[in-house]
Amino acid sequence: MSTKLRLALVQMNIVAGSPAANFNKMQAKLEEAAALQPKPDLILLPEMWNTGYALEQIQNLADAEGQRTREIVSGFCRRNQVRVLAGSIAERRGEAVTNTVHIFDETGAEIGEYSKIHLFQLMNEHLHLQAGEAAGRFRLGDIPAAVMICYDIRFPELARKLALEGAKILFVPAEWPHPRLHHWRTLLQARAIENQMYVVSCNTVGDSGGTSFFGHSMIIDPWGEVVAEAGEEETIVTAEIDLDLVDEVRGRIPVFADRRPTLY
Ligand SMILES: O=C(O)CCC(=O)C(=O)O
Repeated sequence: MSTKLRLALVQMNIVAGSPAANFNKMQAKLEEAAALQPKPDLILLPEMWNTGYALEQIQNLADAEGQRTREIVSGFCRRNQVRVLAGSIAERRGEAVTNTVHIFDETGAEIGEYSKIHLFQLMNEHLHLQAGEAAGRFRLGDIPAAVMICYDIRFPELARKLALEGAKILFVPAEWPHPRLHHWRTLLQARAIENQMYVVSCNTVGDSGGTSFFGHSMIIDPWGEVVAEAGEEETIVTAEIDLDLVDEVRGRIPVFADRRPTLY
């Protein structure tokens, strides 16, 4: 399998509390991304794209067992022969609501799932959502990959664990607001540099309930270079990356081999 991967990040505005509008937009954006030339191998969506942060009504708005998302995105992948990491959705599971990513391959098969394990108290997630209980590992063919959601990137030990287990690329769907743009950019670059892996993030844009989401979806290579970065408008960010660079950088500065885990 080729070690090259052409990515398309759908940086979109989300209407908080309107799953119908957001599903329509998401489908239109997926079609737009799949029609790009050259065609992407993988499309990434942002965090909580189905509901936004309408947490007070989340029980009613969340996608029951993720069924609607699964049906629509899986069918899209099969028809277009493209992989989609379906950002995250508010998903109802019995009485609970989780913040969950579903990942589909080009046949439409689901190849991974992850529910956000660190809930963000500043935006009251802990009052309305149930945290996941497992890290987000999956494979893109031969390539070991991982996913973390938004606030998760403040926990370097999670990214390090996933890297030690082999992940070469870390996907980060997010809904990260102003005024913490410098945290966003610095943390994403730090996770890429310290773990010598690609970090591919997709944020939302627009204003909702007094909060302003700044976009700046980014693709960062394992040397910490920014391969692509969006501004603050709706857009689809594209770039081709080469996963061989991960092994090259890991060979150049062998930080994994130089670790002294018995001392810390
Ligand atoms: O950590 C932050 O500053 C933002 C996190 C966040 O917005 C989220 O996890 O939804």
